[in-house]
Amino acid sequence: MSGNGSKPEEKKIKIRFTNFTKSFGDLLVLDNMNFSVMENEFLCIVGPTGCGKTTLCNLITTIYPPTSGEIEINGESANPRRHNISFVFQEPSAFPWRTLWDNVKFGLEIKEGSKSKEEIDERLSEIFRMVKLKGFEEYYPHQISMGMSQRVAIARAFVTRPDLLLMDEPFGQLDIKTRFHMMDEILRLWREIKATIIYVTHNLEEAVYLGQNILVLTQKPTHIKETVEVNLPHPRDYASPEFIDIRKRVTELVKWW
Ligand SMILES: Nc1ncnc2c1ncn2[C@@H]1O[C@H](COP(=O)(O)OP(=O)(O)OP(=O)(O)O)[C@@H](O)[C@H]1O
Repeated sequence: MSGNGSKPEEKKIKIRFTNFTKSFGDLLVLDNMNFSVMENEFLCIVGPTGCGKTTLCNLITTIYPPTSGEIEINGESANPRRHNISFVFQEPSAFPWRTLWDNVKFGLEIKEGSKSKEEIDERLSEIFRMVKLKGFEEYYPHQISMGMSQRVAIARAFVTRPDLLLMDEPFGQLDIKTRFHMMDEILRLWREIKATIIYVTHNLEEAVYLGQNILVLTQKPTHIKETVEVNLPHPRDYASPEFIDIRKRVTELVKWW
């Protein structure tokens, strides 16, 4: 509660799944799921291989239609033309024939073609600074490391200032040190841009380090086993007793997949 008696800011639902089911032919993948993600929430999703985590992301972007049920974003049916959604995939993908600058510019021009050259250049300079790629603008994708490639993917995702960001195991290919560094970067960008993030990972430590909530999924036909709240401030100390305690709880849940 603030000092002048005004109400604390109320959080709104960003995305809501209602009685949501997805099958591919006879294969029932997501089985009647119901959950909501709040505005500006950082939600991590963990679940066994093949339970439908990537499918869930593809359903949000409407790449796949649901078999039944509904996904709403800001209270209306999910629609990538209306809702500013960005996606970071497992494999960093960049156009090899474009410089890093032109790679990041590409998405911005598609989404915000009405902006002037000055505005686009300003936005690009800002994101290159934020992901610490300043000085590498004229490099080509084959000239940079895997960690830097993932930074380019993150720059492309954040440059449009998405209000919903889907990240599907974005750091699976990175070594542990780069991974922790990138997680801190994501947390910083998340705070600056105030996006809602859905982050899929197999790494439980990563989920506890990042998420405000962790959605633990079951084997197929998939439903939600439990939502674990991680009520610890960022930056988190992964050696603290509280952190270890939560990681143990999530490990217990996934042991019985
Ligand atoms: N287009 C498709 N057609 C048919 N089956 C599909 C299709 N896409 C996904 N599946 C099936 O749906 C299930 C869920 O796949 P999905 O890739 O979403 O799982 P996941 O949880 O992301 O897996 P992983 O953890 O290995 O990345 C799998 O059995 C997969 O074979």
